Amino acid sequence: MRTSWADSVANSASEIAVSDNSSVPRPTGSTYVPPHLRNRQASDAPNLPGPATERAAFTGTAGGSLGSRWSSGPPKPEMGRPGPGYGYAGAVAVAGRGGSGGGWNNRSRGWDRREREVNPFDDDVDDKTDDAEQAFSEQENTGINFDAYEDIPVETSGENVPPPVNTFAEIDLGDLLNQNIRRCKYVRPTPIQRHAIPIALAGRDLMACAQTGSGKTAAFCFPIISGIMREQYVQRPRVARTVYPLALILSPTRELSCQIHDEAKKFSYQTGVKVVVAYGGAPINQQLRELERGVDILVATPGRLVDLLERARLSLQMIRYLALDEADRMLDMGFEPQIRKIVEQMDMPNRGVRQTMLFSATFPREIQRLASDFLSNYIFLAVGRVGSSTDLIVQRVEFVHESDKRSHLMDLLHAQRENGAHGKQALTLVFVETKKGADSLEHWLCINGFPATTIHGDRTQQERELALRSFKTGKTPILVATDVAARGLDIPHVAHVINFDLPNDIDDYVHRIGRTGRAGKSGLATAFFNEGNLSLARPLAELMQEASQEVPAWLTRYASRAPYGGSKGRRSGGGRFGGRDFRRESSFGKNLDYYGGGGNSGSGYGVPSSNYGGGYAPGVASAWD
Ligand SMILES: Nc1ncnc2c1ncn2[C@@H]1O[C@H](COP(=O)(O)OP(=O)(O)OP(=O)(O)O)[C@@H](O)[C@H]1O
Repeated sequence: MRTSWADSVANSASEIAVSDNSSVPRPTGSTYVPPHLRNRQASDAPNLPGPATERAAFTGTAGGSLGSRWSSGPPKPEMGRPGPGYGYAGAVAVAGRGGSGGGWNNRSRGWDRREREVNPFDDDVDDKTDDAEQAFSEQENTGINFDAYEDIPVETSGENVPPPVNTFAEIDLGDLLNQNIRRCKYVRPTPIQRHAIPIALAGRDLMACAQTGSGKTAAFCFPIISGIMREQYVQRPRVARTVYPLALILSPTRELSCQIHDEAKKFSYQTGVKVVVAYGGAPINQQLRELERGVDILVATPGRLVDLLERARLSLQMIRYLALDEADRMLDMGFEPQIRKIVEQMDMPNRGVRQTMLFSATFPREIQRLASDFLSNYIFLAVGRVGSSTDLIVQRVEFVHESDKRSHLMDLLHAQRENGAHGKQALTLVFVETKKGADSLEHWLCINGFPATTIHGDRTQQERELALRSFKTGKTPILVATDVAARGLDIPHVAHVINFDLPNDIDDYVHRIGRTGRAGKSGLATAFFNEGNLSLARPLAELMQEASQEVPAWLTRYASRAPYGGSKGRRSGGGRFGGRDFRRESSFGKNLDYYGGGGNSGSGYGVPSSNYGGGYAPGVASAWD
């Protein structure tokens, strides 16, 4: 029988209490002691072997037995790869610090981080644990429309794919993390979480694709936090003023990094796992001070990260987990050199040693190929078709000449106001192509009685943050944005996304409209289409059709005439979606032993496309960080 996390904690507590009539914790070999308990006893454990000598070799095989991940072994200069996360009976587990310092609880220098932590939750669940517990076990749904996700086809490929779970209770994430999951009111895992978390906990590399707003952030955060909570023996080098995080989460924009940081802090509240964010445009000294206080998980934008590395204030030598959110964006031409530098040319452990997880709602084939350089024996997971939009979003396309766009927008906004769909509870996000265009439209909206603000790359970080806050709170219920706000941002109450200017790439469209219709809620997206957008006609019509949207006859006509474009190799030249694991579609995979194919492949995905002619011609969008 599997020893549950709670049992382990209880066992360890009682063992501590009875051992030798003293408070010195001893290795039990079979119990896990969570960080907060370890700290309480830490100062009394002077003779425990140092972490380096205790560092056990990882012997588990992905998807393998549920037993110990670690077996005693000689000291290793580098850490082993995170292993299967199920069942920790038999894992070495000891309270306290090693003599020479080391793991996160050493860095806390005796103080309990929990005491300093600001509670990131509005209310505390402690008083309501029983109710929450009940809801948890009954898998009640407290806010997300899970039915909306039930029919989504799931595809996995790769060797020995761990099976999905149905509930959080089935996954041994640890009591403290589970409590935070309850505090977040996550009662059931979303489909991407059901599949991705067991894969990640099994220590496998992962390329995961799931629709916007479907809970990808938690899908990579939970296994990382849980893994770090378990890895108490990691000794980090002590080099003056250099910090050694265990996990790195990269994202393309400052605001998204901040959002992931906020989420990760909630998930890791009172676990002892320290999350820090570093991003450009904000004072570096403040971030350095924060890093010096200790960091387990670093969330960062690539530019600021490189800066920290070059100042030698940060080393990636101890990275065990690397997650790229919006991974296709991180690996397209704008970011790829920087990402390669960070991952391949600094001191980060090689693929196969670290665990790498890539997540996005879109994954063009060409980017998948690039991404495979960073992965080892990975599992490809697609929840919903790669690059599809959720049918929770009602999509409308209107033919609007360039010169009529403003008056058309005004009509829409007036109609919204008349319907009461304007204000705090119904925010409107308007995407434009250029920074100048954003400023000018914002000004025009304001003088016409529609309070608006703007976010784009020419604004200072302070202005950007202020704008986002003002939008979120409904003070200015219209936000005019460039693509800098297209990805990842999770803003409640965005009821309407308007593509005043359509993007050139259909994947960008998918991310933009994905700012509404999140977490099971419905949303509306309106696009202004004209002759300037012909290359988008076909992928747009296909996307809408696939999401069961009404495609206007005029768009179908344009689509049938238009050359195929607007996609970075996501779809085949011939029609229906071909987006899936690129290893299945190309000869690339056939000769490589890492591709095992099969897995627990679901559903009727489209036939693999053979005549890929979309071409990958990524433009570097100036609007990005
Ligand atoms: N299991 C869950 N139960 C309830 N709500 C959830 C659950 N998982 C995530 N959420 C909520 O769903 C919303 C969307 O999650 P998230 O931002 O992680 O989506 P995403 O898939 O990363 O989207 P995008 O592709 O736009 O980045 C968030 O508000 C999050 O708190």
